[in-house]
Amino acid sequence: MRTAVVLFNLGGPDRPEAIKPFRVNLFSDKAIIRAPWFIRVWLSRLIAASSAKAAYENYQLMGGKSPLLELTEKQGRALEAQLGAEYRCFIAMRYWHPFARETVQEVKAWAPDRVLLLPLYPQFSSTTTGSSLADWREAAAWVGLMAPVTTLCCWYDDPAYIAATAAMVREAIEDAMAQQPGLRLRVLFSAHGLPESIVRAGDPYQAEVEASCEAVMAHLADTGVEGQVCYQSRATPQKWLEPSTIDAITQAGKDKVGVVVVPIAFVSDHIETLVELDIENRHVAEEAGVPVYARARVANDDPDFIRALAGIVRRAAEPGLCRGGTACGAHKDCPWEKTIAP
Ligand SMILES: C=CC1=C(C)c2cc3[nH]c(cc4nc(cc5[nH]c(cc1n2)c(C)c5CCC(=O)O)C(CCC(=O)O)=C4C)c(C)c3C=C
Ligand SMILES: [Fe+2]
Ligand SMILES: [Fe+2]
Repeated sequence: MRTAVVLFNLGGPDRPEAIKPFRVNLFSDKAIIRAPWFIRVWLSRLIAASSAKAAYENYQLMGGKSPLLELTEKQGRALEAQLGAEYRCFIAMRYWHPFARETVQEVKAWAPDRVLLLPLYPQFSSTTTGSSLADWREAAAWVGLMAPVTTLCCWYDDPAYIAATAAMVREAIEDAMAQQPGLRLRVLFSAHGLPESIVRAGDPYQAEVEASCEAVMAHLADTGVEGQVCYQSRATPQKWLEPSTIDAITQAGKDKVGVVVVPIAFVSDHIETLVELDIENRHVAEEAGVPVYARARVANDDPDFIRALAGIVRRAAEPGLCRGGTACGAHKDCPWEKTIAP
């Protein structure tokens, strides 16, 4: 059975001139800025402009573009190799090319027997998975893509994903321990932040992040390290989830513990790992007197992670599992149904 697997991520600018329109697209999304459209149009430009210079400088540190698409393409190729000839992976980004409206045409032309939607966000948020799925649904209706669809709305607790993540964290712990043997270590699970109001409105992201972190920590009990969840990348003036990663690093400095930062909500490198965690927050750690600062690598095309994704795909293709938009058997209380599906 020909199966199209659509991989979703946020997207990123592919050249310096794309930074501004990419960020305007992001801040114009009603799932991100929850205001009536006429306020949102104005606000999106205001917020995008107010942080434009810093964003431009940060993208310059990565050669003026985001590596996210190339890394997602690699993940897609590795996943196809795992799944076999009947499967083909496609990519749909939310705020820059390839947009869902472009990818849906490619999927239709390939004429699959079924379509599986796989957001590359382990934890569900209405701002990421929810927004991408709604965007896809609109694009698919527009071109009349009729093949049956299965949606995999969240896989924050998938045992193979958790084991693959724990192995990457263990590597970073060993690296930190080798730098200063005997040093007390704290694992900082740094998830992308969200405005608190979005969580209060029913977004399950924080609960799913905490569950992922707890499951990873259960694999690391033998190391004796402590764990803490914190939130990075605040991008609007509202109150966001706390503690911030910067506050957690500063506290680690006061406590004289080494830190291992784990970007738990990302499965690919991009500006928020390569610049925010590796450059800006490393500097914060130095200033705060943190004795050792290590960062766990993100999955990218790590073979164990790709095998975990392949397992999720195979199970998702079975009947009775998560089908966003109709019924979900994968989660008793499917967030896709609750927060986004009409
Ligand atoms: C209100 C603003 C934002 C929310 C809410 C948000 C949620 C969110 N984002 C990711 C993952 C990524 N974010 C990326 C970039 C990015 N995100 C925001 C703002 C919000 N994100 C901005 C302004 C940007 C652009 C970067 C910048 O200008 O500083 C990216 C891609 C980065 C790249 O390489 O280009 C990812 C991936 C998650 C997981 C999440 C909530 C759960
Ligand atoms: Fe973001
Ligand atoms: Fe579900």
